[in-house]
Amino acid sequence: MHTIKKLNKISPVIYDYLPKENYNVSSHLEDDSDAFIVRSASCHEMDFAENTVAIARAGAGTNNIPIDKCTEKGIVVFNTPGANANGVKELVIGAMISASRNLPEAYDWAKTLKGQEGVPALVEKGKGQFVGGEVKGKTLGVIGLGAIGIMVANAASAIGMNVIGYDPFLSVDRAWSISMYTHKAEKLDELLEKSDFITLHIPQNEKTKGFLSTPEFSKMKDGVIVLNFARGGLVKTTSLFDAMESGKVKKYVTDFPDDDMLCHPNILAIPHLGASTPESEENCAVMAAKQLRDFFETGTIVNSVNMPECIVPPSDAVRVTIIHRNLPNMVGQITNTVAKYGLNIADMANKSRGDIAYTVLNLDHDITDEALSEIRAIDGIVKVRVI
Ligand SMILES: NC(=O)C1=CN([C@@H]2O[C@H](COP(=O)(O)OP(=O)(O)OC[C@H]3O[C@@H](n4cnc5c(N)ncnc54)[C@H](O)[C@@H]3O)[C@@H](O)[C@H]2O)C=CC1
Ligand SMILES: O=C(O)CCC(=O)C(=O)O
Repeated sequence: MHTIKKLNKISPVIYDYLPKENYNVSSHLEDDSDAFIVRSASCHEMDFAENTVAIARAGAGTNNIPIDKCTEKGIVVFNTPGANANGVKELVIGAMISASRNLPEAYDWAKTLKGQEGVPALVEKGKGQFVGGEVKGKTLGVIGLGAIGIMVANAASAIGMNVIGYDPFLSVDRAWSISMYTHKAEKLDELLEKSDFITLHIPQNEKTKGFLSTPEFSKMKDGVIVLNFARGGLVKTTSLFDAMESGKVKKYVTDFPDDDMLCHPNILAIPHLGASTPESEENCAVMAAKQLRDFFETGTIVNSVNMPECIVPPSDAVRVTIIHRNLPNMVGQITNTVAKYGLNIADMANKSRGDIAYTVLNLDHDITDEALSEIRAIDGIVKVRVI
């Protein structure tokens, strides 16, 4: 029985993939669970137990997980790339049009007419104050052309916008899905200088914190609308407020408001709803649950943000999975130890990613605790598991 602690509310569809006979999945488990499934809850303060082998992030961003600490401890961190991208895309397009057409202000004003006589006439008389531009023919700058950025770029092209994309790390696979109408900016400045709307779709990490700050705002067009459905820390708040004060930024639309941003007349504060659709929640939950199940049952690793991809088919053999440092002669030491105990390796896989590597052995016979202890004692071995 594997224990999986839920750190957030997760779509119950996970139970279809993690059946009760083999998995105890609950939010009431202790912190020494074999794995965790999480959305936005912070794991940074957690001390992981020796038996914890995986964390599945049912979503894209992993800035709530201490990735380096997990790698050190041999904990595989998964995410669910693209599973909620459509949910975010739809909200970005909706919020962009909402901001351009002054819809939030208009809704609020319409409510003030409640109970007054002649509402239809009052509506016609007052509506002029909410006139807002169409997006067709305007330029949208998309920063980060990953799962979400590409969908936003393509949807914006489809409604007649000119789209400029910026992503120096764009993968070849992703590039195939970008509409031919998206102009690729070589330099961020080009996007900043030409865009009427700018939308952020990059991960938040040490390199991207404060990605938009005073130098970037100063290069933007006057009256630009900036959208942030990626993470709050990507935008330096003091620089943003200066840019709003000067009129450089007309509106800021954010899924990650902090206290200063609530009730600000030119900030559309959304309570992190980008992926809050039944469809996205279900897609993420299914993907996360499948990845955990495959990892527990076969040792397969796909969509990990800290470990190499390794797809190993199910097998009746005794399987030993080993996470270890990516150093010379690690595999040699492992196989010598196995041979010392008279065990034959029927099949094996070995993959690496940076400083870390993963070896999967299929053995013809059961492995003893003594042999496992000797493998664990090899310098550079991080985590050993028998399936
Ligand atoms: N508001 C919400 O509910 C949601 C927010 N997100 C946020 O959106 C982010 C992006 O999500 P996805 O598109 O699914 O991720 P993704 O990994 O598919 O795409 C991220 C893209 O950003 C690019 N990138 C990284 N650093 C960059 C830089 N310095 N300059 C330009 N491009 C850079 C990468 O090359 C990649 O193409 C997530 O990391 C997460 O923080 C994701 C899902 C839901
Ligand atoms: O689970 C959620 O609602 C958060 C989604 C998100 O921010 C992400 O996937 O990065």
